[in-house]
Amino acid sequence: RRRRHGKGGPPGPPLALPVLGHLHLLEKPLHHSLARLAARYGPVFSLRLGSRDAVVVSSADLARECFTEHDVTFANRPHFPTMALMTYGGKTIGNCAYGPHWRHLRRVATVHLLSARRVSSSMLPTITAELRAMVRRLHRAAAVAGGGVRIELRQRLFELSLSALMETIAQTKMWRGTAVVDDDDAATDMSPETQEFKESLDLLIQFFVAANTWDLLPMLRWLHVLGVKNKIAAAVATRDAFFQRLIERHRLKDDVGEGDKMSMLGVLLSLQKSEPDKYSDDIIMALCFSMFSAGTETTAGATEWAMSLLLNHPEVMKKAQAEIDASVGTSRLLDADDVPRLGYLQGIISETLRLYPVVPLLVPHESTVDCTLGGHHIPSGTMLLVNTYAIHRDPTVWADPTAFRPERFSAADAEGLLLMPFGMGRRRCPGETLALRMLGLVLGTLIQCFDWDTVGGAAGVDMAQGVGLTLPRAVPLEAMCKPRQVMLDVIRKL
Ligand code: HEM
Repeated sequence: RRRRHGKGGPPGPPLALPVLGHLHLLEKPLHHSLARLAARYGPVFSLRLGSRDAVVVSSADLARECFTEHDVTFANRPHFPTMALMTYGGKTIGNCAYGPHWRHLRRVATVHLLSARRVSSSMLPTITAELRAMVRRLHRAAAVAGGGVRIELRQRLFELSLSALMETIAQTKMWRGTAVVDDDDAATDMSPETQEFKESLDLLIQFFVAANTWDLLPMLRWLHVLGVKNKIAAAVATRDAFFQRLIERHRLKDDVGEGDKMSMLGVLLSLQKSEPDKYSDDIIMALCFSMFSAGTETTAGATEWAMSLLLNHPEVMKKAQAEIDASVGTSRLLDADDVPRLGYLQGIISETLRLYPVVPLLVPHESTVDCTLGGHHIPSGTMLLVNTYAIHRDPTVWADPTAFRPERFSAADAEGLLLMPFGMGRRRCPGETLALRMLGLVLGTLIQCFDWDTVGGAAGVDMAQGVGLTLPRAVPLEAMCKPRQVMLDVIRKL
């Protein structure tokens, strides 16, 4: 074991190559590789990632230490030049440096956009309308197929998350005079605006994945980015022209609703009226993009993993269905207010996020001053990666850690154990309340309305993990979907 970071630094692998550092030791998915290195070098170890010094934390105790005792020290984010091209110069909430700009955006997000009150009174009704449109569409597809139908869930869940966020941010459907796209022949429930935005988001997500490597290897960045920089600039220009059009349309409209009925853009533009300097159009766009980039793939991915686990554990699916039938009944659809009462459903969500935390290494943090972590010296400017995937599967903490057992959250067993799919401390996810309510609503409704089965019969669902920003499945989830007989009357009336 060689100590990096000078005397007193954490252990780490010895062979750091010029330019690459330890990148040659890493394979994708990165959290697996880092978990293997942790087994060798311990719960805090150091790495040279291309041009950056990093420490990797893989135990609950050290993660707690990072985000309690050293929370301010690690509240910064590393500056990634390629990423900055897509994030308004590193000015979105998730990417920006710790300081006054971050504090301003974070306050706007938590107080004005994502507060528990706004989530309940404004966002959940919008999300419910989108979800019901999806249920109608699944029912129609099943009826055409004569009972049960094969469904590709990943795409549908992504579109649902994107549409739900677009409608809470900009109410594009309401502006067209209807709360939902009510066209049986349309290929999607997304509004034309959401479809347009999806194209530029799909492209940007690809660049985000590639930027991870470019930003660690400055040499590659110059070789590659010179080729794609124009493409990134074009995608960014398309995205911003789209946001600008949404802003202008909101400005022209007299009636953007009041209080909780206002869209996020409506709220931001009314703040702009009273304090134009603090709420420029650029800041509004950075806030909107913060929501879309952080809130879409995450919630869709977590729902996809939950459905995969349920398909492989039909007994858990049945138990969840029984809980919903007993608590909500079969004469109406589950709604957002039912979710807090459904303890078993919430156990399923916690257990899914434990096994498949969709942001497995959190977003990289960076230290601003020297500190001591787990007894090791960490210099300022060190990148911190916290491996929640490894922490959530630590056999010294969790009994039978790879088993899917939602019951562990109904017993006192899980009390005091650190589950941190949303991070911890001041950079913790501000969308947690929205995400959890949305996950409960979507998953609960899919379980209440339909019987689900695997497409491959006894072989079950392949749980292999792929490569991407948010712990994707290696292959998109497909499933057989059949409306439940006892719910048909309710579904037909939607
Ligand atoms: C299952 C769903 C979600 C999961 C698991 C999740 C998880 C996370 C994690 C792990 C972080 C980084 C924390 C850190 O660096 O320490 C984060 C940051 C963030 N999330 Fe989420 N998230 C989810 C959904 C959402 C939603 C729905 C929104 C908003 C619409 C959102 C907005 C954000 C923002 C703005 C940040 C950056 C916070 C900052 O740097 O100050 N997230 N999220």
